[in-house]
Amino acid sequence: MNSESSTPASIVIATRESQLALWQAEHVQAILRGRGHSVELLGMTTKGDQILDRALSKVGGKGLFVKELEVALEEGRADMAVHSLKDVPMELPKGFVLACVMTREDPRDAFVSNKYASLDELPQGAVVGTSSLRRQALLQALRPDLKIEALRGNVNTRLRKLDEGLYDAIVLAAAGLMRLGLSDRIRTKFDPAQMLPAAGQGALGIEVRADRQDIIDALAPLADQSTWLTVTAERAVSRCMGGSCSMPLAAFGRFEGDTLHMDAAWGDMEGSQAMVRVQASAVVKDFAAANALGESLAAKLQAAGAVPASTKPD
Ligand SMILES: NCc1[nH]cc(CCC(=O)O)c1CC(=O)O
Repeated sequence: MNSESSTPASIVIATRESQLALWQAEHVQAILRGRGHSVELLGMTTKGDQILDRALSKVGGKGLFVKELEVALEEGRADMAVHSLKDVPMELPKGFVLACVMTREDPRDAFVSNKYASLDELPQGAVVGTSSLRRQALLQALRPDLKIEALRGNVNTRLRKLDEGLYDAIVLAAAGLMRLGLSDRIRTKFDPAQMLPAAGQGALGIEVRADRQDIIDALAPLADQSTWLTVTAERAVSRCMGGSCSMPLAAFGRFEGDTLHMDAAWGDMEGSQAMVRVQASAVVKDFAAANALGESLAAKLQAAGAVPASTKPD
């Protein structure tokens, strides 16, 4: 160990204050404490938490949940930020890196309803709540008759709106429900072949300043290499498509031995056409191979008619 990477005396984790974000930060806190570190949390409210009346795709997307946390890292008020990887923009701002990707929770989407056990049981024209363009496009492909209505807010808010009777069913990430101890709300987990998950869904990523070698070293033991390779390939698809949450895009990988099998799907912004779907597999043992596989999937999507968005820096 060199002089620049001494063990940090005390670590501060910047976190949003939603129950899910706090659970995730406390999870990392507990692991680091178990490894002998002293760790505190710094709770923060982000723009994305404040703007609840409009679809995220209309107000600037994923970056809204991470920027305030990055400012805290920049100013040295915190040492790391724990994120649902799904919410992390494909390109981090200069000076920041993902220090670690941890073991993935269940990556599937969950069907949640107080009246119906599965999508198949929903009557004609039933109302399903989701503001995710990906979920909307995939649901409409399975059931063109369904009425999809906007549903925003954190996991508990979405469940409350379901319980108030505003929807016949809602679709949420299984991972969020499981982390919050709400698995009993899940009526069915979707087959990923039908409801292809978002890039990174269910995985936690830890962001740090690139110059904090001490923190990067402290986090190295928390990494899950096979999850990290998988989500690297998924995020490469999204990056090549200029992906943000304003595009219906799904990318999902799973390892079988050393072979990473990938599926991706793309729909246009208006959801006016069926999604374009592609698959590819390759032996993946390092980040270069993971990125190459993701890039080849994006190329396949484009060859099949998908149109990349120009990435707007925020
Ligand atoms: N966009 C919000 C968000 N970000 C991460 C999760 C769930 C946990 C995860 O995917 O890791 C959720 C809620 C949801 O999609 O239902």
